[in-house]
Amino acid sequence: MNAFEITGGIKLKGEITPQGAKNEALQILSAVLLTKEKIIISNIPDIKDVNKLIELLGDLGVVVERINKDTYSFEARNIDLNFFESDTFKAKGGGLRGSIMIVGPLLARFGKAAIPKPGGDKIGRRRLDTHFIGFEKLGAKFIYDSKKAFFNVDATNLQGAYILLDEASVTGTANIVMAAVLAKGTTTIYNAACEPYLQQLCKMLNRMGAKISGIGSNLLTIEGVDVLGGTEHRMLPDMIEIGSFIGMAAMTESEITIKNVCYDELGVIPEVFKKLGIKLERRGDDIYVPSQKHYEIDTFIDGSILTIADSPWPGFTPDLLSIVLVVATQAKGNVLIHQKMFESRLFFVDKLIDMGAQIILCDPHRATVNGIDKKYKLRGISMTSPDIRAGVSLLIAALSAEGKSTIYNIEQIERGYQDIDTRLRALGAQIKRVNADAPSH
Ligand SMILES: CC(=O)N[C@H]1[C@@H](OP(=O)(O)OP(=O)(O)OC[C@H]2O[C@@H](n3ccc(=O)[nH]c3=O)[C@H](O)[C@@H]2O)O[C@H](CO)[C@@H](O)[C@@H]1O
Ligand SMILES: C=C(OP(=O)(O)O)C(=O)O
Repeated sequence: MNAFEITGGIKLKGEITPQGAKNEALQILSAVLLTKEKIIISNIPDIKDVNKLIELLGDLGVVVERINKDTYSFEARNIDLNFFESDTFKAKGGGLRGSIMIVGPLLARFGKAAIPKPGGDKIGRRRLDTHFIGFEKLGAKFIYDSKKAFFNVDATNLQGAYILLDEASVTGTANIVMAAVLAKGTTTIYNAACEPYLQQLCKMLNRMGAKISGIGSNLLTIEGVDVLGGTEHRMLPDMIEIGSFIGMAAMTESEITIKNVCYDELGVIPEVFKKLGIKLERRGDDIYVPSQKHYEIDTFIDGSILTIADSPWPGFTPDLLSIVLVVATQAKGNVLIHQKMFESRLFFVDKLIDMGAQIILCDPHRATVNGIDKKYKLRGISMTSPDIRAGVSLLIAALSAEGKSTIYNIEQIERGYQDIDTRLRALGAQIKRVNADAPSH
């Protein structure tokens, strides 16, 4: 296992370019199964989760060619449906959350699909009801084998339907959209998620010949078509990486320019960081964060303590709340962080408290941060990364802390952040990759 050794307290400086969006990539890659024609995808991040899905597509029979560092072509001409029965599929399919999104396209094109219970972060319950209820509404039948933790889904004739989702699930909406594009008749999905990942997916599907309207809203109308063709697609920059870099700049008092961010696609993200008192400027399509000694958290207009909570798009993404929390520890003022979606994503605050941060974990969903206005620096410690975003938050804390920190289990971080140590070193960070297992307590 690998770990990062970080010597903190160093100001960073320079430019950093975000990778392509991880969560978009997982949807877009799944969609290549919808056609036998060639699809060329660029700005694909070179990260563990994405590479696992590309490998899985290859195992299913998709012809995958790497055109250059971040561009691949995919041709799903012949798909081996027997692969579902193999042990390799059971092992690999369960390795990441995104693999669940191969079900929709396989159902649409071949009338059957299977998937082991998917992986991803252990950040609370991660149910799949929305996906399967949606497939059922389109006429599919699913069987869950709880002993093998394996789902089988069959559909001889998908038929468009009105579907009111029980929650605006991101991967659930993507999966149902991909099943509906080749169904007979019209599907209406209400309470659809509409994150930029989904907007990108729907736009790509339309370029392939699908008929989806309502893109960007929570009401999608999909007129089924008989066949989809090839296209080209470029992934947006990863908005979670962009938010992470804004937070990192503020915590380390660094002057950083984040390049080519597609600012107009960032929704409320820049505003939320501004509410923490962080100065940032839009310069063309870059974000410039000046070096700031102090930043002060806003209150609400009536003077009451600010709350930052997650909600489905266009609300604030839950994937940035851990970052907001860590950044608040060094701000002046107080903020309540309310993680509404996941019940186990805030437990990592115990490590920040060990580093000297003032945080009260009110319950599994809420933490109050008492920002110390840099009266003292956090102190470096050894810690284990519990999930991808907590991992990056701890990395940011370590970069700002006095002394040395070691972060174990960095595979979690590398699931979603490409060459993070190399890119941070280019900004002047002292971060070293070492081979070390987390100590057992
Ligand atoms: C691979 C991928 O794309 N993963 C993202 C995707 O996961 P994923 O698609 O798995 O997450 P879902 O959108 O299904 O739901 C996430 C959690 O939020 C809860 N929930 C969801 C909608 C809602 O209106 N109310 C509510 O409470 C769900 O019960 C669940 O516990 O979306 C999540 C929510 O943005 C992100 O954290 C993940 O990074
Ligand atoms: C929770 C996340 O990913 P996944 O859904 O793949 O676990 C995330 O990207 O923050």
